[in-house]
Amino acid sequence: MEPIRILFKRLPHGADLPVPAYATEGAAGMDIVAAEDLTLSPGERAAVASGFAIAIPPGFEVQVRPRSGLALKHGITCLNTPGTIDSDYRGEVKVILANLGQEDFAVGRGERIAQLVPAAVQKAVIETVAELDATVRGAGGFGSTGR
Ligand SMILES: O=c1ccn([C@H]2C[C@H](O)[C@@H](COP(=O)(O)OP(=O)(O)OP(=O)(O)O)O2)c(=O)[nH]1
Ligand SMILES: [Mg+2]
Repeated sequence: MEPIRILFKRLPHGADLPVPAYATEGAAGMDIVAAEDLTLSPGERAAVASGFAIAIPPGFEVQVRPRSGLALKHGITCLNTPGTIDSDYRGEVKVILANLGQEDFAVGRGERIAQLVPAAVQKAVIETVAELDATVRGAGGFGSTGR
């Protein structure tokens, strides 16, 4: 599949930071770094500045996903994962980090905190009906088929 073109604008406080980049040739996500220093206490969350804004082509979104190493070693995740960057958003990309660990976690400016994964957006139209068709599952869910 051809790569899509994402327009990237540095913001003044991110002027010296690296452009989002794939760490390896086969990486799915482009790593992004924090544009600020901060410390998250256990249970705390914050919208962390990235220092850039982007314009995504119509028909696509960009997902903001956690890094597994931070999650496993420190309990640091993106609270809203996968975060959604809309194609019409022109503000600063922020990473909503949460500390689910048991110790303070210091984020250093320039440290990789999340990854961006572009994805195609399937639009839908809503059609209102009086009744939905019957299925074997019916209204069963939330573990109805067993553990
Ligand atoms: O992790 C994220 C999630 C969202 N956003 C920005 C880009 C996105 O286009 C916008 C809105 O996100 P979303 O639709 O998830 O939030 P909302 O609470 O529905 O806000 P809004 O009413 O602005 O749509 O916020 C980020 O920078 N980082
Ligand atoms: Mg929204």
